[in-house]
Amino acid sequence: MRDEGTMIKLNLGRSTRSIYLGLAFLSLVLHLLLACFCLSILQTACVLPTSSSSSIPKTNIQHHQSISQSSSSPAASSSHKLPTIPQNEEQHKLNNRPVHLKDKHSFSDATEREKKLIGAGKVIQKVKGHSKLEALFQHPLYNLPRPELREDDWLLRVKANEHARDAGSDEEEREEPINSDSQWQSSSQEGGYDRVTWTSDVETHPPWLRFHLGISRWELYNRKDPNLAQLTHYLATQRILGAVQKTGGTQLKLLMSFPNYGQALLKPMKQSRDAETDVNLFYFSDFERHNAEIAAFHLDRLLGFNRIPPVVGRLINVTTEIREITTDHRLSRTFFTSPVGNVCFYGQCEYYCSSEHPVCGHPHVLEVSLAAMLPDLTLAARRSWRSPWRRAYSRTKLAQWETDPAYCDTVKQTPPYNHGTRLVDLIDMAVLDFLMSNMDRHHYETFEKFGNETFLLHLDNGRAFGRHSRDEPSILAPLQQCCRIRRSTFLRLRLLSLPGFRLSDVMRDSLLQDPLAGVNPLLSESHLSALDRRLATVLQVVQSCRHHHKDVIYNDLVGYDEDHDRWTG
Ligand SMILES: Nc1ncnc2c1ncn2[C@@H]1O[C@H](COP(=O)(O)OP(=O)(O)OP(=O)(O)O)[C@@H](O)[C@H]1O
Ligand SMILES: [Mn+2]
Repeated sequence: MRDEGTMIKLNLGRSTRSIYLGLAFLSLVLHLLLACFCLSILQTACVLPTSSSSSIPKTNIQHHQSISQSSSSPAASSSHKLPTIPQNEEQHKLNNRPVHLKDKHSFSDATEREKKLIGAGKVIQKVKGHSKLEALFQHPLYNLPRPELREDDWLLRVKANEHARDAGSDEEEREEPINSDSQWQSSSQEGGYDRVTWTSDVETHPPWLRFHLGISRWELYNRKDPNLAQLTHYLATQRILGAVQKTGGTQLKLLMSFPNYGQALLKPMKQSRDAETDVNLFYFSDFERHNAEIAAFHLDRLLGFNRIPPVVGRLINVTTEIREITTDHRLSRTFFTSPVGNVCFYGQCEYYCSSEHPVCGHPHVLEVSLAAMLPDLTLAARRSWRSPWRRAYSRTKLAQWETDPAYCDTVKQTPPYNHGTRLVDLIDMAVLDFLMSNMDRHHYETFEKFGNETFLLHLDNGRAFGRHSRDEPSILAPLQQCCRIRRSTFLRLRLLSLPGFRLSDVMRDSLLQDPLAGVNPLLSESHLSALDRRLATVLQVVQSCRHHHKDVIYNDLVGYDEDHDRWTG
C-alpha cells in the first residue's frame, strides 16, 4: 500500500510538474501575444492624432490638439527667452485658476493651459502651412519701404547715462540699474515690484518698454518687430500686482499693473459674444465689448495701419486678481456675491456702474481685454482732437455734417485738414470704423511731440462690433463726402476683397492668435462675413467717387510698381 502510495505520489508529482510546465509555456505564449497586440495598438494610437491635426482646426477640440503640438513653435520657444517671467509663478497661478475651458480632452494641466495662452495662432498657421494671413503679410503692400527715421521721429529715447558707458558694453558687470535721474525710474514705492535691472541695453528691457521705445511718428509699432509677440504674451501671462479703476471716460475700466512696472487697460466682458446690440439703443448708450477691443487691434493691423495699441484677451480671477489685491476702495466696495454664487462687482463710473449692470465671474473667472498702456502723459503728452464728423450724442439733434452735403469743403479748408495727410488719415479711420461699425469715434488723439505730421491713434474701440446684421453708412461720411483716400489704403482694401486674401478669412486667422480664441471665437461668423460685405461697400463708394471726381486717390506710394495695382484687381 505504501509502495502503491509512493507510485501514485510519484505519478502525481510527474503529471503536476508537466501541467505546471505546460501552464508556464502557455502563459509565456499568451504574454508574447499580448505584447505584440499592445505594440500594434500603441503604434496606431500614436499615429492617429498627427493625421487629424493637419486640418484647419474648426472645433475647440481640434483646436486644442493642434495647440498641444505647439511646444516647439517659435512663439512658444521665444517666450522662454523673456527674462522677466518666472515660470513657476505662472504655473502656480494657472494651477489655481478654475478651469472652464471646453476642453473635452482635458489633460488640462497647467502646461496645456499655458500653451493656450501663448500665441495659439502661430501654431495654427504652421499646421496649415501657408495661411492666407501669412500670404497677406508677405504681399508687397505690407512690406513697403519704411521711411527713414531721424532722431525726432521716435517718440522716446532712453536718456544717455553719462556715468555708464554703454558703447560696446560687453562686460556683464557693467549693466547697472538705470540711475535715479532716468526717465524710466518709477516713483512707486509699492511692494511686490521686481528690482529694476534693465539698462540702456534694449535686451534687458521688458516688452512694454520696448513697445514704448518703438513708437514712431508714423506708427505705433512695426508689425515685424518680434517684440510684438512678446508684448502680447507678457500681457496674457504676467502676474497681476495691482488693479485700480481708471478715471476718465464713461464706462468701467481698470488699470492693471505687473511686477516690472508694465501696465494694461482692462475692459471686462459684460455680455455674451453673440448678443447683438438692441436696435432701440442709441450708439452712445451701447455697452463696451472686450472682444471689440481685441478684434479692433487685429483689424487695424490687417489694414496695415498699426495705430491701435496691442490688445490681448485673458481669463482672470476676479477674487484673487482684483478683489484681494486692489487698493481702490471705491472699487472694492462694489463687490458682491450674486444669487447663483458668482463673484461680481460694478465699480464707480458714469454709465452702467450699478448692481443692475454687474460684471460677474464664473464664479471667479472673467474674460477681459488687456490693452498695452501708452507711455505716461508726463513722458509723451497727447493731444485730443474732436472729430469733424462727430455725432451729436443726442436723441434729437443732428450734427452739421449730417445735413450739409458740402461739409467736406469746409473741413478741407480748416487746419490741420488743409495740409499734409490729416484728412486721409481721418478717412482711414472712418474706413476702419465702418468695417467694424463703430459709431463712437467722437475724438482721436495724436502725440504732441510730432505736431501735425503724424499718425492718428485709434483708441477706444469698445463699441465696435455691436451689430452684424446691419451696416451704418453714415460712418463712411468722411470718405463719401470728401471722395479722397490714400492709395496704400485703397490697394490694401482691394487686396483684402480677393478670395486669396479675403478679409473675413485673414481676420479669423488673426484672431486665432488670441488666447481667448481657445474659449470661444472672438468674433462670430456673422460678424466676420459682415466685414466682407462692408468692405465691398467701401470699394463701391471709392468706385463711384472715381466716376464723378478727379483726384480721389491720394498717392502716398510714389514709385510703387503699377504691376501690383493690376495684380490686386
Ligand atoms: N492703451 C491706452 N493707453 C493709455 N491710455 C489709454 C489707452 N486707451 C485709452 N486710453 C485713455 O483712456 C481714456 C478713456 O479710455 P476709453 O476711451 O477707452 O474709455 P471710455 O469709457 O470708452 O471713454 P469715452 O466714454 O470717453 O468714450 C481715453 O480717452 C484715452 O486717453
Ligand atoms: Mn468709449
